[in-house]
Amino acid sequence: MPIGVPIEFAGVSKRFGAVAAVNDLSFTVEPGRVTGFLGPNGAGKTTSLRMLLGLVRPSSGTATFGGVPYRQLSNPLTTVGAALEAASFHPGRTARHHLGVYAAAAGLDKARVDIVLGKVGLSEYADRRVGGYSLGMRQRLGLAGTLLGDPGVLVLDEPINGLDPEGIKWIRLFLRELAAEGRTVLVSSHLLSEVQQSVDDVVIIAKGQLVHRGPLSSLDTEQVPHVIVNSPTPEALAAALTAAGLSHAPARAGLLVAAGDPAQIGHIAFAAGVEISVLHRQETGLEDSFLSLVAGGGER
Ligand SMILES: Nc1ncnc2c1ncn2[C@@H]1O[C@H](COP(=O)(O)OP(=O)(O)OP(=O)(O)O)[C@@H](O)[C@H]1O
Repeated sequence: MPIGVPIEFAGVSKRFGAVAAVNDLSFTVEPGRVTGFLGPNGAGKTTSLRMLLGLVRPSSGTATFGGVPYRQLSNPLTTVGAALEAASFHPGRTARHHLGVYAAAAGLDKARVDIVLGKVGLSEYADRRVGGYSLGMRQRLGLAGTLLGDPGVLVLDEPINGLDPEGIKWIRLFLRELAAEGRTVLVSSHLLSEVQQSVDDVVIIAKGQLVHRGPLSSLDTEQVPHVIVNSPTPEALAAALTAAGLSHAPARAGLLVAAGDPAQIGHIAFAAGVEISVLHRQETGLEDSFLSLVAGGGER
């Protein structure tokens, strides 16, 4: 049974010219747990994962597996399994052939191919051409590839993106199973709702900076009051709130504002000459907490 090691980001930054894609990021991902690496599009998730996997050099800081940078691991494929973008497969190859090529190139035992195909539920399709696979089957095949070396750490970028409800249900259970086996599982997503049912911990970034980390339950801010407000001129409303120093985020019924008193919001809107169509208190759910955290993220 593989033993997962912690993933550690220590003061990791990356600049692309004038853009601070990632800014002084520090957090640890524990073995035996599924950790959601969350943030809106462009927050810096992919850049962070690419640095972790030695594909991009950090401007400063270190990202390591059990204290060792990816490029210095003695057996990278048996330590870390990673899927960074939707894998492309040769459509004419079967799943078994595809994984066999990988296993041979990496010097892994060929028997692993059938083991991982079984693990992701593709055994009965192993000899079909990948060109005929559904998106869900391709995702499973991509995951099978990450498991070939039986690694203790899994790093998966948006593995749930584009899956149908059955595929989502399957992958949730699968991620849990991998963590229960003692592996370290880091899964990125731009939607909390997508991973909420499969993660134990969350690391949330916005504009390249850490805005929250901890157990999923730490996002449950029922005690923190919020106000929902809407207007026929939402841009003017948002500008008035920003000018008043209140952070806000888009929500289903309007804007979610981190404030306790609806009358305060009414006053701000009135003073700015903004008409209000909705105004009420709201006990926040996890998704709202997430949106409000990423809306309040630092400056790039
Ligand atoms: N090679 C690059 N050159 C210049 N800028 C880049 C490069 N890669 C990323 N960036 C910028 O860095 C920021 C973070 O991008 P990144 O792709 O890491 O975010 P993300 O959270 O993974 O978003 P998404 O989910 O959309 O991929 C963005 O502003 C992006 O435009």
